[in-house]
Parts: sequence; C-alpha cells; structure tokens
Amino acid sequence: MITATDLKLTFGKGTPLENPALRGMSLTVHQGEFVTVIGSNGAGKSTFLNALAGEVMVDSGKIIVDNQDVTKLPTYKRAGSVARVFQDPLAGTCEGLTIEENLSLAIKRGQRRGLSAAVKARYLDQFKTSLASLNLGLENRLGDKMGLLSGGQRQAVSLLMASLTPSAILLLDEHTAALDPKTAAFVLALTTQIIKEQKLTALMVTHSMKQALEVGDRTVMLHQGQVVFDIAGKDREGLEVKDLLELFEKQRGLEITDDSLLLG
Ligand SMILES: Nc1ncnc2c1ncn2[C@@H]1O[C@H](COP(=O)(O)OP(=O)(O)OP(=O)(O)O)[C@@H](O)[C@H]1O
Repeated sequence: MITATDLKLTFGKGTPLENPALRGMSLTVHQGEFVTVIGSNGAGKSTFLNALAGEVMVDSGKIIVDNQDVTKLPTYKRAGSVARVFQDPLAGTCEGLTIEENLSLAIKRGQRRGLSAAVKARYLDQFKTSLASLNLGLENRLGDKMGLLSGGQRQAVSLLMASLTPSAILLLDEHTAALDPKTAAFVLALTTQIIKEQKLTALMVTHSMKQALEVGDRTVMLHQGQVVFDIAGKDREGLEVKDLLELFEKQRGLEITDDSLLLG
C-alpha cells in the first residue's frame, strides 16, 4: 500500500520562477489497485510520480510505501519497491546494452550482489518465456542491442523489466503517448494484462480521459497539485468523458481548456 499525505513541493522557491507544483497532494493506493491519473498540463502528475520514486524530494508531507516511511529516501534506495515506465521509450532502457543485459539489470533491481552462472542460466529461461509472451519474436533476439528495437517493442520490454521482480508499485507515466495509435493500443493491452495477471499495484498517468476510464479500477484527477476527484467502483462504472468534465466543473467551478484531455 502507498500512502502520500499532504505533499507540498515548490520549484524555484524564492525566485521569480517560483512554482508550487504539489499543493497538499494526498492519495492512498491499496494493494492490487490500478489507478489512472489524469489532469491538464502542469497539474503535477509527473511531479507526483517523481516524488513517489524519489526523483524529487518534497518540501513537506509524508510518503509511506508498504509501512516504510520513504519520504527522505533517494531513488536508489526505493528501487526495490518502485518500478517505472516512462513516456520516452529511450528513457527506461539502456540502448547500448542487449535485451538480455537490460533484463538482467532489471532483475537485479534493488539488489547489491551479482548473479551466479547458475542463477543467470535460470533467468535466461525466464527471459525467453516472458519475451515469447509478447508475441514480438524478441525471445530469439536476446543478444540484440536495445537500440535496434522500435519504440513499441522497447516499451513492451520496459514493461517486462518493470514487472520481473515484485515491487510495491508500478508507475506508468504516459508510457503510450509517444507511440503510434496501433502500437499504443498494443502496449496498453499488454499493460492491463500484466497488471491483472501479476495483481500489481499501479498508477498510470494518461492524457486521455477516455483511456483513464477504460482501464484500471479507479480514476483520480489532479489540478494545481491536488486531487480534484477520486472515483472508483459503482461511481465509476459507465462514466463517460462528459461526466468527468461535469465533475471537474462542479468541484472547481472551472471549465477544462486542455484539448488533449478531451481528444485523446
Ligand atoms: N524540475 C522542475 N523545475 C521547475 N519546475 C518544474 C520542474 N518539474 C516540473 N515543474 C513545473 O511544475 C508544474 C507541474 O509539472 P508536472 O510535470 O508535474 O505536470 P504534469 O501534470 O505532469 O503536466 P504534463 O501533462 O504537461 O506533463 C509545472 O508548472 C511544471 O512546469
């Protein structure tokens, strides 16, 4: 379970560019929940994910991951509990290393020790089986450099890497946004399949309200660094984009002007 309580973070404090990105952001994500996160440009979505991953330190508030207070822990100390797939297919993998080497690094996430030959051989079988499940023929390309793969293939491998070892939470930051529509649909379907099969706890940022309602089991909308609404279960069933817009307008007395949220 992840609990973020009253997170506040201001970039450029004391400068003319002072920017309060998180303004009392609170959210609890229960074990096995798949939460979709929406919000206009600059709402604080990525900053929130960065704060959970330890990429940025909050000014105040508390982050508890599986009963451990990680608020002040740097990224590398949270690596064992937080897995992440980024928007940029180049960001989550090392293009100069082979598929096998990338997967080996992922399986060692959060561990200090190297792998023995016997363990390596066992993992190789696991890598081949996992890659075969993608139906992309990558199980025969373990020695290929990651840089040779297409964006969609890389995101698919990134997803595998993020789910190879158990983590308290999987963070997906608009991980299909840079892909063409067909590939994005494939990666999204793969995402829901992996999350369901492995019963992962996940937070997925998306720019599409439609997508946010179609996948996952709970939707949270951020605005100006806070949660505006949080809907799940029966309240969420059958909801359409227009209902989300009404909900936002009712909560904030504002209209949404970010077209990408509506059109995506
Ligand atoms: N490293 C940084 N330094 C200064 N300001 C930042 C930094 N990162 C984010 N911000 C600012 O914080 C605010 C929240 O940004 P954030 O990227 O979290 O929003 P977002 O909801 O993810 O938006 P988008 O949908 O555009 O990606 C924005 O005003 C942004 O410009």
